[in-house]
Amino acid sequence: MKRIAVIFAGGVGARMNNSKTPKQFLEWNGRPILIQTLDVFEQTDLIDAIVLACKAEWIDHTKNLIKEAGLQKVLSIVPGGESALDSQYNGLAEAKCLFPNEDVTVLIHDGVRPLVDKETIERNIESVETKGSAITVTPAIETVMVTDNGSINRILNRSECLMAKAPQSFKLDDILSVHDRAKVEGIHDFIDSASMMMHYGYTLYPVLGETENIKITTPSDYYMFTGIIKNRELGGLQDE
Ligand SMILES: C[C@](O)(CO)[C@H](O)COP(=O)(O)O
Repeated sequence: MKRIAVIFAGGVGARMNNSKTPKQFLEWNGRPILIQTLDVFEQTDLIDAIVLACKAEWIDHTKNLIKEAGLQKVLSIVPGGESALDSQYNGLAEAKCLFPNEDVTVLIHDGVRPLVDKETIERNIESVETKGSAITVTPAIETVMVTDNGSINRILNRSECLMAKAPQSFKLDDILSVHDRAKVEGIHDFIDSASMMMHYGYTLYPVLGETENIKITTPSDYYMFTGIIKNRELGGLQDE
């Protein structure tokens, strides 16, 4: 039995005001966001290895960063693909090559979610190994509406709504098999692994995560991230 994290970081930062530096390499306190993300998995005892899917032109730079940070669990870095799902597929296929005959639990995580915590990772592993899947979620704290043709045509019952985060975790053979089916059927527009697994009839089990596990996609996400870290350094909210 192996527990592998597949971290995808193939994006170019188009939503980060097209910053020249892809968002996963933006720094805080001299440490790139991607290294901070990898480090959480590195420090979690239950994780055996990490596979990283990264933009091809950034692989050499990333290897240097990983060496400097002294990370030992990153066994392989593969080129990312056109979409996030393609990058994930490349990472998953590499995990299969590394551990062809093992029963593998795989945790798929965005390189730009550095505030994931060990407990969420452990809850993901437990859920996959007892039920078959784990989708990290937080309760919706704003009203979710559906639009069509410019007007709002549906307002979802907020008490039933969850926000999908990451990790999203499965048995490696299950998630690889749905990628293969989607490729054969020419379906390329799944937003994430959860959508793909649900489409192919798998039951998804939610695992409660922390609201601080934000995805750093836009400049305001980056400001929130630095705000959270500064606040942690100050010891959090203090009573008067
Ligand atoms: C996987 C994910 O983080 C779940 O919230 C999200 O779908 C990734 O979205 P992105 O558009 O690939 O950043």
